[in-house]
Amino acid sequence: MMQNYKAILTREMSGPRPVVLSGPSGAGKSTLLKRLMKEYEGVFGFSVSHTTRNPRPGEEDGKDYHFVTREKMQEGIDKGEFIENAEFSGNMYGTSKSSIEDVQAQNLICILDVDIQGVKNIKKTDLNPIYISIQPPSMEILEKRLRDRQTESEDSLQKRLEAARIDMELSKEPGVFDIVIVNDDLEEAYEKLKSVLIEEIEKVQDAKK
Ligand SMILES: Nc1ncnc2c1ncn2[C@@H]1O[C@H](COP(=O)(O)OP(=O)(O)OP(=O)(O)O)[C@@H](O)[C@H]1O
Ligand SMILES: Nc1nc2c(ncn2[C@@H]2O[C@H](COP(=O)(O)O)[C@@H](O)[C@H]2O)c(=O)[nH]1
Repeated sequence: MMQNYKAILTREMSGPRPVVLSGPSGAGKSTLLKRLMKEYEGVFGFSVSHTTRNPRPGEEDGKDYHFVTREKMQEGIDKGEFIENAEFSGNMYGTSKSSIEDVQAQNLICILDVDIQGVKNIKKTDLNPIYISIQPPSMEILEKRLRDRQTESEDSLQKRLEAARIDMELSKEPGVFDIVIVNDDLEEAYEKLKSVLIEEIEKVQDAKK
C-alpha cells in the first residue's frame, strides 16, 4: 500500500513519461510527430535539440532546432548542459537539459527525436522514456524518400544511408526499443503510434480536466 502511494506520488511529481522517437533519417519521424502534436495540441511538447547543421528552408531557429556553431555547442557540452550529444552525418546534435525541463515544466509529454547513439546515451540517464523506433519498409524506399525530400547533398545522403544500415540492424536487437513501427503506409503507422501512446495521452488529458 505504502509502495503504491509512493509510486503515485513520484509519478505526479515527475509528470508524464517522455517519448523517444528514433530511426533512420528519412524514415518519417518528423512527419509522424508533427501530426501527433497537431492532433493532440496541448498534450505533447517537442524537445528542441541543438545542431550545427544549416537550417533547411522553412525550419525555424528555436522551434525545429537551436542552430548553433560547433564552438557554441562544444562550450555547452563542456559545461554539462546536455543530457546526450552525438555526431551524425558530419554535424553535431544534442539534447540540452533545459529543452526537456521546459516541456516537463508544462506537464506535457516530452517528445525527443534522436538517432541511435542518442537512444544508447539516454538509456544511461534517469529519463525513463518510452522508446519507439520508426523504420522504413526497405533501404530502397528510404533512399527514394530521402532523395525526394531534396534536403541532402549526395555526400550527406550517402552518410545518412550508411547510418541507416547500422540503425536498421540495431533496432532488431531485443530490448533496445519498446516498439518498432514500420512506416510503410503512413495512416497505418500513425494509428499504431497513437495506440502505443494513448494511455499516456489520456493521463495528460485527464489531468487537465
Ligand atoms: N509513409 C510514408 N510514405 C511516403 N512518404 C513518406 C511516408 N512517411 C514520410 N514520408 C516522406 O518521407 C520523407 C522523410 O520523412 P521525414 O522527414 O518525416 O523523416 P525523418 O525520419 O524525420 O528524417 P530526419 O531524421 O532526416 O529528420 C518526407 O518527405 C516525408 O514526407
Ligand atoms: N543524438 C541526437 N540525435 C538527434 C538529435 N536531434 C536530431 N537527431 C537525429 O539526427 C538525425 C538527423 O536529423 P536531421 O534533422 O538533420 O535530418 C536524425 O536521425 C535525428 O533523429 C539530438 O538532439 N540528439
